[in-house]
Amino acid sequence: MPAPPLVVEGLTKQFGPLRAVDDLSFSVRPGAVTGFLGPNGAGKTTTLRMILGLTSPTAGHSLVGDRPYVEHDRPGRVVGAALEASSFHPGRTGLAHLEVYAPQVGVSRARCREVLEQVGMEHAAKVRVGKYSLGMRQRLGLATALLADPPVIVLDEPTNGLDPEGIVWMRGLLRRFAEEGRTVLVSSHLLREVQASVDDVVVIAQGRLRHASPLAELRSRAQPATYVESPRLDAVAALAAERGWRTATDATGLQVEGATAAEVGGAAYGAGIELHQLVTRDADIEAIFFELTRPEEER
Ligand SMILES: Nc1ncnc2c1ncn2[C@@H]1O[C@H](COP(=O)(O)OP(=O)(O)OP(=O)(O)O)[C@@H](O)[C@H]1O
Repeated sequence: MPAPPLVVEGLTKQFGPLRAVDDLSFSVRPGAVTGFLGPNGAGKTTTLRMILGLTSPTAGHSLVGDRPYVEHDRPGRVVGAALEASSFHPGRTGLAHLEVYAPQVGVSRARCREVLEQVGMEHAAKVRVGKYSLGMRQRLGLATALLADPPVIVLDEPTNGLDPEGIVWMRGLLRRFAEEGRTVLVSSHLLREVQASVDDVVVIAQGRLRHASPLAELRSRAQPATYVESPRLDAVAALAAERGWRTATDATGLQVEGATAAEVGGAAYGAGIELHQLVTRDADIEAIFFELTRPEEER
């Protein structure tokens, strides 16, 4: 059976005078990883809590497939979620934590060991959670989410506390979930950290939707940039200025903004300028993200 999509419609949460989530609508498709992005305090966790029936919305609703999360017969088998890495009983071992949770989602004790292995934590099965690092707690949270092998996976800032190797591992895992056809929603306040693993992006700020699209569409808005090395850097800079491309020099070369490698190479060839390096630089997607999430008053 295909995994159900997640749909959020007009979701709103008012905490006293603060509208933490404001008329938010978006959907998350199966077979892809969706990055749920926004700066600290944007309302991501509150939204995820509403999707999971942990916080009741002031207005609007969210659906997992054809009904709200809480109206599924066994919601924990449909959606696996890891919200806060710190909410484990510190005196319990990792394995004991999973064994307490297992009956709620109807899985065996053997499955607990299996998921611990899947998240690379078999060595810490008998260690008390109080002794776990933040990264280990993240992995245990993920193991909990995966217990019932759910078709929908929701993770709140899953790379927090992971070392670089852990981040690469997490990326691979998210990719695999998507390839298996699951619906995967992952929050982060850093686009940089998730851009290698997400297919779609939903960007919020101040509780409001600012952008939703495939990542590629957001990328295509970024200005191209090209790095050049040449024995005649001054001539390249002059050529760039003629064409209206901005440049920045560093110790070894020149960064040309707003031009592709083909454009810079073509122009240099035309002017008879020898080039030793001509490299496309990653589009500055982070700059677009900052622009999208700037406070309303500053826009
Ligand atoms: N229970 C609550 N009572 C009052 N205000 C709250 C409550 N929970 C969250 N908030 C406020 O709502 C806003 C959104 O918080 P939320 O945790 O959803 O943001 P976030 O995008 O997840 O941020 P972070 O990345 O920092 O976790 C913040 O201003 C926060 O202080």
